[in-house]
Amino acid sequence: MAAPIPLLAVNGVTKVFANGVTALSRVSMSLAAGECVTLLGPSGCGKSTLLRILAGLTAPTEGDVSWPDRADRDHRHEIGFVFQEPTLMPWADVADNVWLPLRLRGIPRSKAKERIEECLARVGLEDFAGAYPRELSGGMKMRASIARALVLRPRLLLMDEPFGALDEIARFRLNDDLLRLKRELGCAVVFVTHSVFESVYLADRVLVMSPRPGAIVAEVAVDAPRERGLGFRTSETYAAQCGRVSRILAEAMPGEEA
Ligand SMILES: Nc1ncnc2c1ncn2[C@@H]1O[C@H](COP(=O)(O)OP(=O)(O)OP(=O)(O)O)[C@@H](O)[C@H]1O
Repeated sequence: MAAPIPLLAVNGVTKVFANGVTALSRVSMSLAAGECVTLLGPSGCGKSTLLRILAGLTAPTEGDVSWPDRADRDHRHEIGFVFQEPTLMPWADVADNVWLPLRLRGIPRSKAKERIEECLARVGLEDFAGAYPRELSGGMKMRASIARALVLRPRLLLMDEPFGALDEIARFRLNDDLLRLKRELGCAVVFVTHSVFESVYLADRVLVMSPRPGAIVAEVAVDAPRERGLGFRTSETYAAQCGRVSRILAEAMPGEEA
C-alpha cells in the first residue's frame, strides 16, 4: 500500500539570519494528518525558528515547506499558533480574545458567538467568557490562548513551549487536555519543548535536535496507548522511553549534561 500523503513536508530547510547566525541547517521532516510530533532540543537550537518557518511567519534561507495534499492553497488559516506566553489582550475579556482570529477575518461577534462558546467549552473555560485575563490563573490564561488557536478549526496546531512557565500539576493537566483536544479535533500538532518527559508523553514521534545550527539528529517513535494518562505516566515503558530519549539528547550535546 502506498504511504499516505503527509500533511506537511519540510525539505532541507536552512535558516541564516541577517546577523550571520545560522539557526537551522538542512532540516527535513514530515508530518501526517492528526499526528503529534514534539521538537526536543537545547536552548537556542532553532526550535522556535523552525516553528515560525512552519507557520509561514519567517522564510527559510534554503529549502521549503510544502502541504503536499493541497499544494495550491493559502494555508495560514489552517494553522493555529500557541506561543510561550498566552499573549492575551488585557483590555478584552476571554470571549473577545478568542474571537480575535475570526474578527481579523471579518466575522462579526454575533456570528462568531457559537464558535467562541464551543472553543471555550473544549478548554474548560465556558464559565469564564466574561472574565479578564488578570482574573485568570496561568493555566487558565494558557487555556484561553489554546481556545483562540482552535477557533479557526486548524488542521495544524503549532505550540512553542506553551506550558514551560506552569507548575507541574497544571502542566500535566494541560498535557492530558491537549491529547484529548487532538483526538476530538483530529488536528496535527508540532509541540516544542525542553522537557524530555513532556516530549515523550505527548508525541507519536519525538524529533531530537542538535545544538545550533539546529538539525534533526534522531527520530524516536513513541510506543504508547492511544489514551495516555496516569497509567502511562507512571509506567515502566514511559520511563524507559524517557531514558532512551535522554541518552540520545545527551549524545547530541557533546561535552554537556543533557
Ligand atoms: N531574528 C533573529 N535574528 C538573529 N538571530 C536570531 C533571530 N531569532 C533567533 N535568532 C537566533 O537563532 C538561534 C535559534 O533561536 P530559536 O529561538 O529558534 O531557538 P530555540 O531552540 O527556540 O531556543 P529556546 O529553547 O531558548 O526558546 C539563537 O541563537 C537565536 O539567538
